[in-house]
Amino acid sequence: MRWPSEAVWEQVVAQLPGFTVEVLPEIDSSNSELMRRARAGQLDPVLLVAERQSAGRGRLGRAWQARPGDSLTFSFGRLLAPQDWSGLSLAVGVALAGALHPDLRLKWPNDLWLGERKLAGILVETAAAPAPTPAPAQGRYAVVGVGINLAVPAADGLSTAPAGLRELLPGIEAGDALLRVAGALASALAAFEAGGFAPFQARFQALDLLAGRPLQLSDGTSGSGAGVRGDGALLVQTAGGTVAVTSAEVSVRPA
Ligand SMILES: O=C(O)CCCC[C@@H]1SC[C@@H]2NC(=O)N[C@@H]21
Repeated sequence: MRWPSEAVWEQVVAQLPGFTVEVLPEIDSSNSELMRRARAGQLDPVLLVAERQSAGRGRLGRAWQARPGDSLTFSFGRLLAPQDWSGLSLAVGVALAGALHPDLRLKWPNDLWLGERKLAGILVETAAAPAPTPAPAQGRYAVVGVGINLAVPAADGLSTAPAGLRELLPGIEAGDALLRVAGALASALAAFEAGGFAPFQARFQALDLLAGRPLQLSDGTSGSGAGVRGDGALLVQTAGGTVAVTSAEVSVRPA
């Protein structure tokens, strides 16, 4: 039987004018596949859904484990030419959370959390267009990978206990989750290209899991979350004043 169902498939495709929509039964990683294609010169807009990934990847070289049927794993690829790339994964998080459920919160820079547990992650990568570069010459091919837990996965080896979307939306299947997010993500990529992170900043702050909480950063900084800047940098109130953080692992310090 085709996955997702014909009806869901048609609705997803209808939300994505200009995109090719593809479902692969198995691939190492939907991000890796789109990055390989981009390096080989395939720069067209694609939504690639993977039913199963044998080598799913997360940020910082981590593995992304996902059980088929109990998760949704996909990557969007398209040429993007924003003036400033900072904050793209935050903008994607805003779009995902808005499309999935009002109880979800965003953990800077790229996670969706339910309460104190991670429910989804985002992996953004970009590839330079190979020469001869098509117009717009300054663009790069952006690959936006998303992994959403539907059922609660086993916590094996994870630093925090995971959550699943079925806790909020009982019985939701991968196709229905895809239908919720596909159009919103395509629109967010277009809005990001036009205006960068700034149009998403207020919505991020409204969903910011870290705001006002005691934080420990991997670079040794500690303080409390003070929102995000217009370029997506995390603001941390420290004893010495407010600092802007552009890359670090952040954890909430136990009170
Ligand atoms: O939380 C993270 O560190 C990001 C996880 C991103 C996982 C998704 S699943 C689809 C796409 N393909 C991958 O290999 N990774 C992303």
